[in-house]
Amino acid sequence: MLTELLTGWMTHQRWFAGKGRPIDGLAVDSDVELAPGLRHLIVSVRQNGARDRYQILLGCCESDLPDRLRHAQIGDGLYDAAHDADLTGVLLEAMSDGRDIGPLRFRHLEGVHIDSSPRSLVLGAEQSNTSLVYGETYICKLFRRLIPGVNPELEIVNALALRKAAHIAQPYGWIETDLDGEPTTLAMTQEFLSNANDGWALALASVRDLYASMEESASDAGGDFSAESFRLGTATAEVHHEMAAAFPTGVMDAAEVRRMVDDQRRKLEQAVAEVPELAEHAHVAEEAYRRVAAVAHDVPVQRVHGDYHLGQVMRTPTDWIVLDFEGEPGQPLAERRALSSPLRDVAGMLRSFDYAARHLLADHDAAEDLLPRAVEWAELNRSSFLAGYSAGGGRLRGEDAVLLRSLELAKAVYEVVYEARNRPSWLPIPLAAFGH
Ligand SMILES: Nc1ncnc2c1ncn2[C@@H]1O[C@H](COP(=O)(O)OP(=O)(O)O)[C@@H](O)[C@H]1O
Ligand SMILES: O=P(O)(O)O[C@H]1O[C@H](CO)[C@@H](O[C@H]2O[C@H](CO)[C@@H](O)[C@H](O)[C@H]2O)[C@H](O)[C@H]1O
Repeated sequence: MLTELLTGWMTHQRWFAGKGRPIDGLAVDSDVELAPGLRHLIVSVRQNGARDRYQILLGCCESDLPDRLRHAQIGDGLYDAAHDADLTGVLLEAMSDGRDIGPLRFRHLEGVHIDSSPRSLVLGAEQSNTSLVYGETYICKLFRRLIPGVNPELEIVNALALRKAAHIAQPYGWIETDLDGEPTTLAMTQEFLSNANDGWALALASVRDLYASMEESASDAGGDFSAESFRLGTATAEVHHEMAAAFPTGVMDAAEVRRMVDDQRRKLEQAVAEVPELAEHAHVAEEAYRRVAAVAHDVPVQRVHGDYHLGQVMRTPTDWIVLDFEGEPGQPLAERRALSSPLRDVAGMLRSFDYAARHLLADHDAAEDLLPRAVEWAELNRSSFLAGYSAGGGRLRGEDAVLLRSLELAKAVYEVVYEARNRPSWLPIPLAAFGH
């Protein structure tokens, strides 16, 4: 039976959020034929009284599954059609035509043309979503776990594209349906940056060079990244400026700042309860939060990226491009769309430089000797990023230092929980943030 096959298969997928918890029930809420042999399913999974919805492209094959699709098999004659380039072209065609297929709406951005001829491949790094790369032209991200509402990434990238903003990948189209009466994004298609490297890989290459070199300082070594960090800072300020122009902005007054601090304290308490290793460092965050509350003043707020780190930016031959404006995965949509200080993103990227510097030390024989270099690399790039941010018009005043420090520690608290859940051997990286 289909529901049984899906239960067995879904629980083993990278994007299935409810791993490790028993499934109380699974139901197919919507089943739409997109083309012969291709069905679009929305499936509800009940676990511990909660319900999560996922989307699946179901391939149906009457004969034996060809070898090229065997890894995507769900059951006899059924498979994950995201992996079948013979079928996925229909997604681009339908977006290009602006079709409605049953309750699914395929749309494209006004004035853009979508070429539906390139064939797709699933991007290797499948995580919480599944991305299909069409030729060297488009990337279509299928949001696997569905949260009712317009996805913030689609909302922000479309708004910035309308303003012809720099530093984003051109959006082309999207798929939506109604869930709980709300238009809900199922997928979005953007320009694929075929000739670009992600910031994390570039930063790590620089750190590796530094560790391998006999040079004395980060700025003398072959892998100096600080000019890139500066440009990234400038690009970040420009993206913030565009987001402030495209969406409402506001001011958080002192009372709201104190409420934000209360929320940070709550998250810190929850994190300590979940990850006992954090307990001995908690006083560092508490002190930083206390200082923010003590000097609380008006803070400008706006839409922000929300989960900003080196893995979310790509360097093309000419530019830094910002991706994935979805906010922190797992947070409620309202929180991810809420206005907040752009310094949250600045803090996120500062943390990321620290991550890049330290993560290669974990298994390194000479970790102790290299630590001062790691710290120096991180400091150099963090300050270059901040200088670039200011040069690009980003607001960074003396009075913001206390807030920035507390936002960095709040991000480190989030990272402690993230690493404990997903990559326990990386836990020492965010824990080190409380020592300086
Ligand atoms: N427009 C794009 N062009 C090229 N590669 C991309 C593009 N968008 C995403 N990627 C690649 O996919 C990876 C994950 O993308 P992301 O949007 O951050 O997905 P996720 O939400 O699953 O983290 C990026 O680090 C990058 O390597
Ligand atoms: O990119 P995602 O939206 O999936 O973000 C989540 O995963 C990130 C890890 O890939 C995580 O980022 C943390 O690790 C990065 C190195 O892998 C590092 O550059 C970041 O600074 C650090 O926060 C992110 O926090 C999480 O939300």
